[in-house]
Amino acid sequence: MIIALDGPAASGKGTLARRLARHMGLPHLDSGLLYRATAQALIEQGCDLADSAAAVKAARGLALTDFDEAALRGRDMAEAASVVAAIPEVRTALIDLQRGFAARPGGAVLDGRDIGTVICPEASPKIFVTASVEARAMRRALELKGRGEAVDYACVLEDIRKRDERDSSRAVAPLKVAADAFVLDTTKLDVEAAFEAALAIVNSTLEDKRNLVARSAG
Ligand SMILES: Nc1ncnc2c1ncn2[C@@H]1O[C@H](COP(=O)(O)OP(=O)(O)O)[C@@H](O)[C@H]1O
Ligand SMILES: Nc1ccn([C@@H]2O[C@H](COP(=O)(O)OP(=O)(O)O)[C@@H](O)[C@H]2O)c(=O)n1
Repeated sequence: MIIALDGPAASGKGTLARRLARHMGLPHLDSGLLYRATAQALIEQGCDLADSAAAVKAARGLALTDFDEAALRGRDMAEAASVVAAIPEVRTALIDLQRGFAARPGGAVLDGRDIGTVICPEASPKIFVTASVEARAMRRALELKGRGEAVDYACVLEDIRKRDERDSSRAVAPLKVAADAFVLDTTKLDVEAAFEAALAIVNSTLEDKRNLVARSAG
């Protein structure tokens, strides 16, 4: 089973993806880390974030095991990731890595922006996780504070608005709801309630699949 979770910044898709993966015994890929790591490599090399040849080289050089999450999860890297993620060649360079992960025996859980629309259009279920921009900014501000970053809510709100706009308006693989996705609005749900809602979607998809197999066998 391939479970795709997409959605805007700090909607809770990563938290849900991790919980669902653990619950289902499936591997999890946070695809945002790929774009963050590509941006980090460019910054370390002193390259411009718009240098598409250097960005493609950095993206091709990524391995799924070498992420320094503490360094990648910061506010600056989120912004830089969204700039490199708008370069079509960077997205192309990262497709095989993500599809290879999704093709693991038994399936996988992937979260990002274009998992259900571009990377794994065959995924089922697809869950589009969203929440009000204010709730998301509050969550991200708390998270960054917890990581020791001095941030204020207003700046995080502005960052998130800007990033959502860039991610939704880019020419290739923009953030959008897949036609066959379930939309899960977590604005008024705590982590536990959001997990229960996501699990209910997964279980009903599994049930539909079982019924389909039973009907075609009988
Ligand atoms: N339903 C929720 N209610 C409150 N906080 C949440 C909820 N879901 C996630 N969080 C918190 O919000 C922050 C961002 O969540 P995360 O899963 O990283 O979002 P995303 O992967 O969509 O960017 C984290 O600190 C996480 O613990
Ligand atoms: N599948 C993906 C995942 C991330 N990204 C980009 O990478 C940036 C960082 O993604 P992320 O998932 O780590 O960010 P958050 O949603 O956690 O804030 C996003 O703003 C997107 O620009 C993408 O374009 N496609």
